[in-house]
Amino acid sequence: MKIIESKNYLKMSHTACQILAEQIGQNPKIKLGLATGSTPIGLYNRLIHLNKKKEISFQKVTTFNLDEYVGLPATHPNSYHYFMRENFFQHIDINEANTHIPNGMAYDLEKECIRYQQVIETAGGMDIQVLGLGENGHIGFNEPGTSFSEETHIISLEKSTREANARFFDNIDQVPKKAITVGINTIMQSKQVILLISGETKAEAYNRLVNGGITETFPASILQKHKNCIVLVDQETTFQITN
Ligand SMILES: O=P(O)(O)OC[C@H]1O[C@](O)(CO)[C@@H](O)[C@@H]1O
Repeated sequence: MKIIESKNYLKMSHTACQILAEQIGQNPKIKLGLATGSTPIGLYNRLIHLNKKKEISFQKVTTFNLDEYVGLPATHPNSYHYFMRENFFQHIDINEANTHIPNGMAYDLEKECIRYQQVIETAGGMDIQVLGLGENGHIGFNEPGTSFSEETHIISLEKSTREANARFFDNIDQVPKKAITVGINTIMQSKQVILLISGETKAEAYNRLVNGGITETFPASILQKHKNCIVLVDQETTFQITN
């Protein structure tokens, strides 16, 4: 893993944007794996800015989101379909048909996982996978204990994850208990991984990522084995460790 430490969240987002913009410039048909959560919003804002200035185009780009809650329709403000539309897709020149997100409303969820995995594989996998980091070490919604060999699958969300995400809902009871997530094996096959980590609440997870062993009880630890993984972290996170 290559670690790039930025002074603050804005600078970290800027660095992430530079990496992506350069790669999109080199490969207009790039396949991007995208994440939700608070952390990548700054990156999306920067990319929107460059797209509006016509410095980059998403017309030929294909995207695959990591995850979606089970039981939330695309119109639900807390669904990841809604998140992506609001925070990114509706502001850029991407072809909607080229954006992919698992369908958490599918009647047969197992079949939906197989379908989604096939769409990713038919496209040849991700060129770059953007990731956030859960406080418990999850990447996508791969919770601690998820096998490293998993592909797209249904996951039961941990209480701590539901508690952390309850901030977006009226109360914790409204946070879905299950989600569909791209698996760790698929994430690891991405040619490049960009892991974004910001804020003091991620300090312990960051410490474990960098200094701990590789274990399924801390899913992000597998990234230590990825051949091209860049960790972008801000000093709000690292400050907690070095001081
Ligand atoms: O960026 P945040 O909001 O801290 O979330 C971190 C991770 O947690 C999730 O939001 C899921 O809980 C992921 O989508 C994200 O990568």
